[in-house]
Amino acid sequence: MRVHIGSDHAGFELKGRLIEALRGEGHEVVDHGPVEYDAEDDYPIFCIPTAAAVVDDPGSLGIVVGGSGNGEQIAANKVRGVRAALVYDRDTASLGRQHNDANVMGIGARMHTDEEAVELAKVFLATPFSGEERHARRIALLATYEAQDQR
Ligand SMILES: O=C(CO)[C@H](O)[C@H](O)COP(=O)(O)O
Repeated sequence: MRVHIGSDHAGFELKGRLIEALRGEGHEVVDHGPVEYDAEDDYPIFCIPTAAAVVDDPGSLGIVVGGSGNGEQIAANKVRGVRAALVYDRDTASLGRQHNDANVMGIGARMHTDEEAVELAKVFLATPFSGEERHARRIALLATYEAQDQR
């Protein structure tokens, strides 16, 4: 699977670890930056293009990494067509895919060991959307709102 990944400074080191681990699993990982550590950088600069790349690349998934993952998830969700889930344990990783068909996961590098974060990313990437009608119906309602909202 192709995986788009981006971070800010707080997620920079974990981003590198995720890229290495996921490439080792056979995923094609596209790094949307940052390319070097800058303690003053801003997560929207990297997380919005990461999320947009997922929308432009059907079938791919995305990972945005920060300190908590909150701002990174918020940034990703500003992109039309993105459903970004904040992943903080195995259940939120799997349910984000099964129930929400999340196409991006946010994760906080300050919340987990690297090993935990890699495991959560693997769960997210390996879990399919259930396709159940009630979940598809709710996602369609979100898409309808997103298409109509002019604010
Ligand atoms: O998690 C984040 C956003 O939700 C950021 O990574 C975090 O706010 C960065 O903090 P600082 O600039 O103090 O290193």
